Amino acid sequence: MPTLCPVGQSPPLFPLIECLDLGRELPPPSERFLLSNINFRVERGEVLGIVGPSGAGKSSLLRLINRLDEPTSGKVLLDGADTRTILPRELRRRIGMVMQRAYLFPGTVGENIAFGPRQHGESVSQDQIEAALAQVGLAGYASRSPATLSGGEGQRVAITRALMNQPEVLLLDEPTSALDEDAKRGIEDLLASLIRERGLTCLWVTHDLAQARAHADNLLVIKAGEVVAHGKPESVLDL
Ligand SMILES: Nc1ncnc2c1ncn2[C@@H]1O[C@H](COP(=O)(O)OP(=O)(O)OP(=O)(O)O)[C@@H](O)[C@H]1O
Repeated sequence: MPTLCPVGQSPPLFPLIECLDLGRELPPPSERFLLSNINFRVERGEVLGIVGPSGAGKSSLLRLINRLDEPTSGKVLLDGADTRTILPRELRRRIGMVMQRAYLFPGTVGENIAFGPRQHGESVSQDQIEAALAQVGLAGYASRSPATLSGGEGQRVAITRALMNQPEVLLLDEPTSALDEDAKRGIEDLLASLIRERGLTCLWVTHDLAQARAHADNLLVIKAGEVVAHGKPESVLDL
């Protein structure tokens, strides 16, 4: 989807995410390149699907983008700024992440959801928590323990928790791959409606090419740590 610009406003100067010659080499004795020469950009409101064989480096790429790992070459720009110049806590607020499985903290579902904003000194009312849960089909779940949730419910909480910070970018690392078919469809539909309603910018790693084709504006194909194709799903997948 192209970046939309309201009439009378200048278009943004920078892509929201840009990777420039990004790479990561493991330290000795391995010295193996997990990723090398990665170059791509993601515009506001774009969903970039990241696909490729197991072990290609897809998760490693997401980890470099939000600085869970550090690059050994190149850089990641967030709205034109090198992410190394952004305080980690600020970066976590601006870039949300949902993993394969929901890693929820002990406590209640409500406390998990309020965690991000409270970290930044913002108060979150019970009504806000209830409203956020209702939007993902979990009305009445605020006082539940995460241990009592199904896999699909846990992912709904993880998605809500990530979105409570109103991140500029959402990283999705195979968010449906640990779920059964029904739960998978539910989470995929939820993500699709959140993307549509909120215009989210996403980098969505998936093994599932049908999922990639259905939800991504563009695809990045990674093999053995390198980008081998980048473009519209129909052109990339029909190669
Ligand atoms: N910290 C690390 N130390 C050693 N090897 C690592 C490290 N992190 C990742 N790897 C290796 O790098 C390669 C890429 O891993 P990564 O998880 O990024 O792949 P992937 O494309 O996401 O795979 P999958 O689709 O199976 O999740 C793998 O061979 C993995 O074992």
